[in-house]
Amino acid sequence: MGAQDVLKRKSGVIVGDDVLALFKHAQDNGYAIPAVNVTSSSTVVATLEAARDAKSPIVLQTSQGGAAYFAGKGVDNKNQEASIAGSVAAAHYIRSIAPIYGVPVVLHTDHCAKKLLPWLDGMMDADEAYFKEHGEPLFSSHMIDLSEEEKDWNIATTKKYLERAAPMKQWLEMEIGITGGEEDGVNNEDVDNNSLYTQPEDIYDIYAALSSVSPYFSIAAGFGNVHGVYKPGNVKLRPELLQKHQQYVKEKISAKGDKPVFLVFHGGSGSSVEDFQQAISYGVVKVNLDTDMQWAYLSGIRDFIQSKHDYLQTQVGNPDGEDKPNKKYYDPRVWVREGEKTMTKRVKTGLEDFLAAGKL
Ligand SMILES: O=C(CO)COP(=O)(O)O
Ligand SMILES: O=C[C@H](O)COP(=O)(O)O
Ligand SMILES: [Zn+2]
Ligand SMILES: [Zn+2]
Repeated sequence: MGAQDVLKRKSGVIVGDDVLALFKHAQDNGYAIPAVNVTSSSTVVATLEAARDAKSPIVLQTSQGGAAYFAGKGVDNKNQEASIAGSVAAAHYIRSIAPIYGVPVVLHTDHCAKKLLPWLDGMMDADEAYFKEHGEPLFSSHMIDLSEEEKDWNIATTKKYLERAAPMKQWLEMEIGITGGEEDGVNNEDVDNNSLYTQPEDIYDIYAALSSVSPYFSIAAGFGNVHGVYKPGNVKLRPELLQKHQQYVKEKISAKGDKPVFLVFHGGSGSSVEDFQQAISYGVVKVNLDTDMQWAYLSGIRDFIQSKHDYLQTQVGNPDGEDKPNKKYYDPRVWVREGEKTMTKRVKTGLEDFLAAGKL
């Protein structure tokens, strides 16, 4: 049975029980869905094209900074107004365009540390307004990331947000254990190594608190994950910890299945296929990919600009003749498209690595 067989809405942005059914389908069928950070209509369509061609579901997410970029870098963001407007604009754009790609799309937002909570509040205001009109939230899901705060406060505050999301059947991803590297402009490059590895007891405490509110949640548990791409050997992932988390929760709640928790893998760029697939076998249903996508998007544009150098120096005149116009080389639909093509290719690799290709 393919993913679309378990969904009420087969393509476009999915919400509520469909999101739960999709992640369950991924867990039961041993694959994870790539979550790609998008910052523009161009990166949205590059990602959707890959999902369509590979016949896979996909997660599109905006970070707080990505959302502000969607609104325009020239807009003031003191009170998160650009991030709120940008993510809401991205959501409406993605909702409009996704159905013509024929794949189910989870519309998500990334991280959100304590100091950025006004961003999440603003988006949830938009969700509730949309819910009043359409009976569903604007976004399929959000992430809240209080992993740098004290554990009890993280869990209690996350629970409050889940209580707000639950009447809309909206999904909430949370983080415990810190992801290294950088996110939301916060530098976690020198955090204590132990905080990169979450303990099973923490996972159970989260499970117990959140499952009393709603089943629509997932946990980004640290197992050495780091944002960004580094010299080989500098990042040591321990996906086997995820199996320990699942076993611990299973025993505590006497669950029938081996994977009672939906897990999320952050910092996917630069990781090995072995680590991905091991993590997926322990119940990871979503893998975040950003840095490798930025690199892929640049590659196509860089190669085009370099190989067409002599066609890009003047509006008129190139190696084919001094009166030849260069419009068909400098039109952004030509050179930006080259970045989309290389990004699409990288998303397809992710879909294959995470065993999501062909799962519709
Ligand atoms: O985790 C991520 C976004 O939340 C992405 O991490 P990478 O940039 O390492 O792929
Ligand atoms: O958190 C990780 C993502 O890569 C988002 O990054 P960003 O804050 O630079 O947009
Ligand atoms: Zn984090
Ligand atoms: Zn992340």
